[in-house]
Amino acid sequence: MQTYKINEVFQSIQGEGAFTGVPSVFIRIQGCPVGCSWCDTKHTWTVDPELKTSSAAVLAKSEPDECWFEATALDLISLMETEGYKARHIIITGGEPCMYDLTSLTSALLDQGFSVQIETSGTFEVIADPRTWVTVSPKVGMQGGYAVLDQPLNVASEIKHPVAMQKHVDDLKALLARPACNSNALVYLQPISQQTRATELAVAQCIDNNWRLSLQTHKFIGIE
Ligand SMILES: C[S@@+](CC[C@H](N)C(=O)[O-])C[C@H]1O[C@@H](n2cnc3c(N)ncnc32)[C@H](O)[C@@H]1O
Ligand SMILES: Nc1nc2[nH]cc(C(=O)O)c2c(=O)[nH]1
Ligand code: SF4
Ligand SMILES: [Mg+2]
Repeated sequence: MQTYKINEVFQSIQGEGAFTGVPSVFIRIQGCPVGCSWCDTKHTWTVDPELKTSSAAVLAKSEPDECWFEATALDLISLMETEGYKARHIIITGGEPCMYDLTSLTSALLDQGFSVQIETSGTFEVIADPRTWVTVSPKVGMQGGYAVLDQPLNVASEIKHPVAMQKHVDDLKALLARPACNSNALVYLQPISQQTRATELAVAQCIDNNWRLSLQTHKFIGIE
């Protein structure tokens, strides 16, 4: 059965994009090769076999670290039950979750009545239950040398582009012009690292282009 390497499982409030404000269980996958210099979850990048641990140890983390545990979809559902989580919305993020075939995890969660969202960079095919909400946060020109693929743009429910400079706006316009890109996807700009200039640029460009603004609201109130 398909297993997943998991860096964190926690309950919080979705801070970004279309589901902002929705109580959610976050399942954070270990591993990402994309290499965004400003990534806020660099502790998920490497998968060190020596840092494999138990689900109990991962749930007990008080600070982010590189330890991970291995779990199937059913392991994760029973863990969420044991923890007594109340949230009915599940966010599969990372690291880069689309390095995995997410079909068994997304289908099992959806069949249990949860709504399910994936956060992905668009550099790997999204292999998941078609009922899943797909948030693509495209990564153009990052250190790892990965390109944004057509398939994630095609299945995107929302495109949430990180922005700090005009080049990022131009990158987004080029992605939206690709024939494969879902023209019904909601389009968001998300300022990188709450920088003032990035936020000012994002506000101006959202107004100019009729795009939406995504602030990482959890960071403003100091929650996970
Ligand atoms: C940590 S990533 C994990 C999922 C996937 N690898 C991706 O990039 O979409 C989750 C979200 O956080 C965003 N993000 C990461 N670091 C950020 C930062 N410093 N400022 C704003 N957004 C950031 C990403 O663009 C993405 O939308
Ligand atoms: N509260 C909260 N909302 C989020 N939305 C996307 C996140 C992510 O890291 O993928 C995230 C996160 O880390 N925390
Ligand atoms: S793709 Fe996502 S997890 Fe990977 S480095 Fe970029 S922001 Fe971080
Ligand atoms: Mg985050």
